[in-house]
Amino acid sequence: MNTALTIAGSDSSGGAGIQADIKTMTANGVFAMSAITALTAQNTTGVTDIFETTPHFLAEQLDAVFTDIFPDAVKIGMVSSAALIETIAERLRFYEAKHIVVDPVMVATSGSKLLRDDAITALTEKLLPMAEVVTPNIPEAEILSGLTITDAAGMEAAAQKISEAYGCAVLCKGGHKVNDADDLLWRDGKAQWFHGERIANPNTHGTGCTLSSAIASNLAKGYDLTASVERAKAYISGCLSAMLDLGHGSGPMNHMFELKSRFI
Ligand SMILES: Nc1ncnc2c1ncn2[C@@H]1O[C@H](COP(=O)(O)OP(=O)(O)O)[C@@H](O)[C@H]1O
Ligand SMILES: Cc1ncc(COP(=O)(O)OP(=O)(O)O)c(N)n1
Repeated sequence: MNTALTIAGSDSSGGAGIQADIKTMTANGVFAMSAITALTAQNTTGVTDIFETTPHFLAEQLDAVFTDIFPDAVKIGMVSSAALIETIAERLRFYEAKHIVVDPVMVATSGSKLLRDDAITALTEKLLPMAEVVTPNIPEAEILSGLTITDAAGMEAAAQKISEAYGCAVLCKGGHKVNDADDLLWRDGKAQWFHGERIANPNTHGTGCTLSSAIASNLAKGYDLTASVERAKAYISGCLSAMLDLGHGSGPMNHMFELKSRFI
């Protein structure tokens, strides 16, 4: 069985973070492992507190995973401090980790900051150059590129700038657009668009975590980056189309949409 590791924060409400990643990897047919960077006290309306793990304990989790079940792909999500980012970069380099997908999580949809301001440089200088693909949403792509994005050409310009600065492919996600949910992959100097019908579901908590984990799962299974993104888009559309409605805010998605007829 193929294996994938998520390095991310825990979301107590189960919609984003480690919990979304493990559901996604499992539903995409890979064995999921985790190294937890922080616990968040979080629900569909917001994050009330964050308790970071220590760099030492994060390194211990990574050592435990890599020395036993070597992951076929790694997804990195919420990592709030520069010290934790440096630990991840050092350990992944030491183990020569493959197929690294970086979701540069900065702010939750609910508005809570998940990355300290002084950690952005560590993220760009240590993690982005190791990534096979980095998956910013539009506000994150604006911060990483220093450009303002108002249309498709703006997504391409920002993705190109990030890709050239850090030497990685960039998937600029279109979830924050109004008319469609098209995502743009910039790789090797070329743009490739992935069309997504906009689904009228206000419950989008964890979409970014889910997409990046689905991409990592497909890379772990041996698909190339284009096929991995295509399959991940189909997966997220299925999760959103299942129209789960839980909680008082922007709720989580249904990862069990394909299993329903068999087990539920
Ligand atoms: N309403 C929607 N309908 C269809 N796809 C969506 C919708 N909202 C987000 N997506 C898709 O979910 C993925 C995550 O995008 P986005 O929401 O921008 O990320 P983030 O959660 O990091 O802000 C992208 O593939 C995006 O196109
Ligand atoms: C623990 C944790 N990690 C990441 C996020 C952000 O999730 P994401 O899918 O990028 O976006 P939203 O769920 O905020 O739309 C989080 N909230 N918690």
